[in-house]
Amino acid sequence: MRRVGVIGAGKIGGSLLRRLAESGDFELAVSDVHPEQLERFRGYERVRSFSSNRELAEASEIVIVAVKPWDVAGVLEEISPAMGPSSGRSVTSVAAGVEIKSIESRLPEGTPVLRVMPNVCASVGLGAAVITANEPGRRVLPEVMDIFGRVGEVMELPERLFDAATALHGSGPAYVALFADALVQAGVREGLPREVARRLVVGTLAGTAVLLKERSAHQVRDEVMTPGGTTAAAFVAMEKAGFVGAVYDGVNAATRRARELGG
Ligand SMILES: NC(=O)C1=CN([C@@H]2O[C@H](COP(=O)(O)OP(=O)(O)OC[C@H]3O[C@@H](n4cnc5c(N)ncnc54)[C@H](OP(=O)(O)O)[C@@H]3O)[C@@H](O)[C@H]2O)C=CC1
Ligand SMILES: O=C(O)[C@@H]1CCC=N1
Repeated sequence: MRRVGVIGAGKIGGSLLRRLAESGDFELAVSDVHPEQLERFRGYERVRSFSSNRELAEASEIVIVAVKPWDVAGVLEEISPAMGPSSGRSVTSVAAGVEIKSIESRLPEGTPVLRVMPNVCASVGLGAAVITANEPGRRVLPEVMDIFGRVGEVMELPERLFDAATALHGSGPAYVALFADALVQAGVREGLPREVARRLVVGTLAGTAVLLKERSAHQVRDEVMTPGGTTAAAFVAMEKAGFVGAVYDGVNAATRRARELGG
């Protein structure tokens, strides 16, 4: 049974751990600076809690670093003595912006290093993730893909595109939530009771996501838009207000921020 350790039991690390624990296929370890985060895993069989990241690394083969980007360097410093090509251990980071070369520079030469960009939809098993690895890391790539595959779809992507992917799907659920909230508010403004508006919007988003798996966005748009009807009227107003341009600008700002986080 593979030994997987997760450093940082927050939104991403915690979601991943829960799913892996439920599968029963792994020996798991978790560490966090907040004891209350570890407390949430007390009832799980095969999840050991550690207050020391170094000890967690020593007890694991696949170490997943799920702390904020600016905390990654400190964590790597702590676990570095347990790493190196002969240790049989690898390090996978999910941090936005932090490049493989920066991770490598803080670990013994030859350590397998992987980078994954997941999203919060992993918490409901519907995540989308991209993955890349340094040369030694390619050996463990299939296993790490299997781990993140337990919480959604995983695709290999060259590292130079990671900041764009981070901006698109890492942050993506928050953009969709922003749109959903605006839709609910707009429905309330037109006189719908809030709860009715909320349920209609959630149903619309869930149904549209299924439709988009089967056909292109343009096809869905054309099926909905009756010539001379309500949808066309909405599109004219939304376009005039710069809706599509705002989406381009938002994703571009997020991409630039990911680059900044990488230093
Ligand atoms: N949230 C998201 O949707 C996504 C996040 N990411 C990336 O995943 C990483 C984690 O994000 P997220 O889960 O949101 O963050 P969280 O803050 O929810 O979780 C990180 C946890 O790790 C703790 N922590 C901080 N320093 C250490 C340390 N030295 N050792 C052990 N634990 C520590 C944090 O404590 P404290 O709160 O005090 O910092 C926190 O409890 C980030 O780098 C982010 O860029 C990637 C894709 C999507
Ligand atoms: O907002 C952030 O920085 C993180 C990375 C992608 C999603 N959340």
